[in-house]
Amino acid sequence: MGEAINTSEILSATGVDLFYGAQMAVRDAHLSVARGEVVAITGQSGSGKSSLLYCLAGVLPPARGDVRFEGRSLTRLGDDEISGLRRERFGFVFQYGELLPELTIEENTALPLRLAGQRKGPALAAAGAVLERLGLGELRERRPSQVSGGQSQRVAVARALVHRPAVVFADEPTGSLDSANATAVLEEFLGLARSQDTAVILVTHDPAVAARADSHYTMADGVLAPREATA
Ligand SMILES: Nc1ncnc2c1ncn2[C@@H]1O[C@H](COP(=O)(O)OP(=O)(O)OP(=O)(O)O)[C@@H](O)[C@H]1O
Repeated sequence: MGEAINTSEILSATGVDLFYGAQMAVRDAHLSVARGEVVAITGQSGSGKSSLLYCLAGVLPPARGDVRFEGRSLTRLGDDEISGLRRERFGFVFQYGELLPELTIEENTALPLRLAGQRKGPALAAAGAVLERLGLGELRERRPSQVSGGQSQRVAVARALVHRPAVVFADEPTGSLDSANATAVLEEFLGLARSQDTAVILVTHDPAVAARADSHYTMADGVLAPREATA
């Protein structure tokens, strides 16, 4: 039965080290993520969580070790291939959502589909459907400045999932929200991700958030260690 997780593995890290100059930020990280799995990474500020996420997403190349997506080593891919992967197979959510102020909520949500070459009509229709699903249908025409913090974070979630990515990388995705809002947004986020079999790598400082994941790792001084499964 131990083999089952390997056959469904979507992303892995093996012996990953990352440095900023002489400073080591990630040390010998090992991680295996299955298709559709929600993985939480907790740890103190400065422990290396974001740095690991950047390595896993192919944003920063590791100094040593390997990151594989669907069995392909990211370090062997060219810049165009990595960009393509990030655009089409990965999704991202950050602490403040980071919506583009000049686009409407619907256009912001449709962005990954437009960047992947989809035509405007179908892209906006797909964005509208995801917004509807998250209870945001009425906000379609508004700009980010005209919605609340919780709503803009929900829009960021919609945008991260609209192109049905294989993996979403979420760095403190509810860190800017009060706890009631954070819980609601997180539930919607994980519910939608699970429904489309998207794996989620969730960096958080909140143990209650981590408790909703399928597996939980902690980071301290750049060292990643597994904790007991929480699901
Ligand atoms: N661009 C950078 N240049 C130099 N050092 C950096 C850089 N980014 C991060 N670091 C350092 O690397 C270490 C890990 O930082 P990282 O942001 O990965 O931690 P974190 O666990 O995500 O922290 P937080 O919870 O505060 O976001 C820290 O010591 C940090 O100061």
